[in-house]
Formats: sequence, C-alpha cells, structure tokens
Amino acid sequence: MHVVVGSGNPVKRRAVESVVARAWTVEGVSVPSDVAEQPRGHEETRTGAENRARAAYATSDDPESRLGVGIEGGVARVEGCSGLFLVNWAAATDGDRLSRATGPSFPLPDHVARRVGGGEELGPVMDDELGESDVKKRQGAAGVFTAGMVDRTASLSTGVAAALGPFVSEQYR
Ligand SMILES: O=P(O)(O)OP(=O)(O)OP(=O)(O)OC[C@H]1O[C@@H](n2cnc3c(O)ncnc32)[C@H](O)[C@@H]1O
Ligand SMILES: [Mg+2]
Repeated sequence: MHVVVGSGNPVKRRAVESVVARAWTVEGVSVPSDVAEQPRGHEETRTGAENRARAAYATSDDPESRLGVGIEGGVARVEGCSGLFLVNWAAATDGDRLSRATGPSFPLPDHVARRVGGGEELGPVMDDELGESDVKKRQGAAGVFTAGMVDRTASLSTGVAAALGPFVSEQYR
C-alpha cells in the first residue's frame, strides 16, 4: 500500500509513518485544504482533513493500491467546557470510501486562547509566545502544553490510525 499524505509538514507525514505497517510507503504532498489557514470549529477542521485526503489521493493516477490521508488542526469550543481547545481531524480515502476520525483535544492556556480567539493563527502565536520558530513542525502545541509527554506527531497519530481503521480492520467489511 502507498499512502499519500496531503501536507508538506513532515510532522504529518511522520504521524502516518508511525502507525502504518513498515511495508507501506508514505509520501507527503502539499495540497490545498480549501478551508481557512486556521480552521475554527469541528466542521471546518473536518472539512479541511477531507479535502486534503481527496486532493492527496488525486495527486497520483498510479494504479498501485493507494490511500489519500488528510490531517487538519483547528481550534474549537467544547459544549459544557470553558475556553478553547486545539483539535485535529484525520480523513482517509481509497478513492471510493472516505473515513474520518479525531485525535485528542488539548485545552489552550487562556493567554493563547485569547489571541487565537481574537483572530490570530495558532502556529505564529506559539512561535511568538515561545520565542522559537516552526514549533508546528517540531514538538507542536501538544508537546509544549504537555511538557513533552506527547508531541505533535504522537498526538496526530491516533486520529490517523482511527481514520485508517475502515481500510485495515475486517470489522468494517
Ligand atoms: O502545512 P500544513 O499541512 O498546512 O500544516 P500546519 O502545520 O499548518 O497544520 P494545519 O494547517 O493542520 O493547522 C492549522 C493551524 O493550526 C496551527 N497548528 C495546529 N496544530 C499546531 C501545533 O501543534 N503547534 C502549532 N501550531 C499548530 C497551524 O499553525 C495552522 O495555523
Ligand atoms: Mg496549515
């Protein structure tokens, strides 16, 4: 199986590599998400993942058996909880079926939530708050907000595995 991941961010490619069997090949390809750079709410975030999965699948007409995978990060409110959460959705398609799933949600600290809630993008806000660059391509907000217990690759991998489930588990047949 060959998996095309719809992103140029190596963190997302690695999240897929970390869960697929080693016999599978994985490549990352930049594709449009067709949603805002900073998706807001579950629906927009999920749509970004779906668009990336379909676009990734379509980048190749290789007859080899392949899957397209899309991963999208977003911020969302959770009913009954105050504050803003970092969420992620993953989608996978074989050109026919499309599955989707979420990874973990992380509560954003108030000072970050205020800025992102006010319209800024989480990536640049994280860089600014930490005085670092490209946090989103390294430990990610997940790594920062868990003091390294879970980095962004690990946090995205569970949603990817859940979205791949229908293509690998016989229970969905
Ligand atoms: O190249 P792409 O695939 O777009 O990868 P990305 O890192 O920009 O990831 P997303 O577009 O899925 O994320 C949407 C926004 O949320 C930000 N974001 C998401 N997860 C993050 C994390 O763990 N750390 C820092 N920023 C994050 C990111 O900077 C974007 O502005
Ligand atoms: Mg992006």
